[in-house]
Amino acid sequence: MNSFVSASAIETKPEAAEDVVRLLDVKRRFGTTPALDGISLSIAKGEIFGIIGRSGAGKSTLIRCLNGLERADGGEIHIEGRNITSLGERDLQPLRRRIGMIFQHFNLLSAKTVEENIALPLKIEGAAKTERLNRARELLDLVGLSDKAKAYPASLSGGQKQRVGIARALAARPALLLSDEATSALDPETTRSILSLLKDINRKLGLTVVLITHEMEVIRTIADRVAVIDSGKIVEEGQVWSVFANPQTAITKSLLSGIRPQLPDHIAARLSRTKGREVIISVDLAGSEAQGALFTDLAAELPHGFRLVHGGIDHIQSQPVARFFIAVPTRNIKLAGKVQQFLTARSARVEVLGYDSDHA
Ligand SMILES: Nc1ncnc2c1ncn2[C@@H]1O[C@H](COP(=O)(O)OP(=O)(O)OP(=O)(O)O)[C@@H](O)[C@H]1O
Repeated sequence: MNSFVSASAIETKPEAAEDVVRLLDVKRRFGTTPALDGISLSIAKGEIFGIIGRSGAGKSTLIRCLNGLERADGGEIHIEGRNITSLGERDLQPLRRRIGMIFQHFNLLSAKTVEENIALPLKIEGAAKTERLNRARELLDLVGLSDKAKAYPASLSGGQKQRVGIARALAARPALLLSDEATSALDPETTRSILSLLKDINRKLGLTVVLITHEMEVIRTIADRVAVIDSGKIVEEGQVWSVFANPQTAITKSLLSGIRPQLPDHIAARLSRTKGREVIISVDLAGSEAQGALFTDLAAELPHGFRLVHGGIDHIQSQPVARFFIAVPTRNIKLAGKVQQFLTARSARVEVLGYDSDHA
């Protein structure tokens, strides 16, 4: 298939006064499996950084290396400027207190009340009872569960349990919050409310968040930047809107397929690679290019030039990200070329997907 591509999305890393996490060529092997195969990345203070990949990509190994539960075989892991790869177990302890963690299955202690669960990290630190309880109340207020202090986890919904998990993770005032598939066991509405709470906490406390997930919707909803990992390597990294607008790898496209407009299956199934009455073209554009009256201008210039087949405009990190499918008649041999020229001149990425004869 022909491809007429003009890249438009500009990669800019948000200004990072200070990197909370920095990984340099991190490797971890299990037998012959390279779970992490040379991971390098930096995460700035206050960022929400998403790590996405399919099952077995290396996400859990990466997050376990970040909190020192797993040892890297090679490379360096710096947390708040400190290289943790060379630290012994005793020196790792204070560092682990700088890192809070939330889990898919919440990991709450069923025999303890909500406030005891939340205060547990402080108890381990040796904080006095009054201080522990005051902090637990403050956190219950932050996560919207002030009335559940004396309840036991079994009486809570999944969303409420995760709120307790978040409060517990924040008890020791960490610099970094690691989220390991924290919304994967929740329904879509509860997921939205938990993600919104995480975003709120990130804004209020300036907390750096690293979340691993296999769901692009989670990344879309709250992350600032994303790294896609596959077979232990970062295959793509960038600002979320930019990666959504212009995915570079097959794995990223596949992870995005559920939430990015796709050519409807019944049309895709009947496309011919060589000939047909119409040529079907995908049009991708983002940022300022997606704000203009592209299709109105195209229709004004080439009144019978195209037919809109499918697509829409999303807004990610306040940036418009548009993806459309259009059909251009092939009877006028020059028309398809003109349409493509018009679109690429306006920084749209255009790809010919095939030819269709069946549209009435
Ligand atoms: N303790 C271990 N022993 C042997 N192999 C392991 C171990 N932990 C992970 N692996 C292997 O390392 C690779 C990466 O696993 P990892 O659990 O990090 O992936 P993941 O992206 O978190 O997957 P999932 O989403 O299914 O949890 C996989 O091939 C896995 O089988």
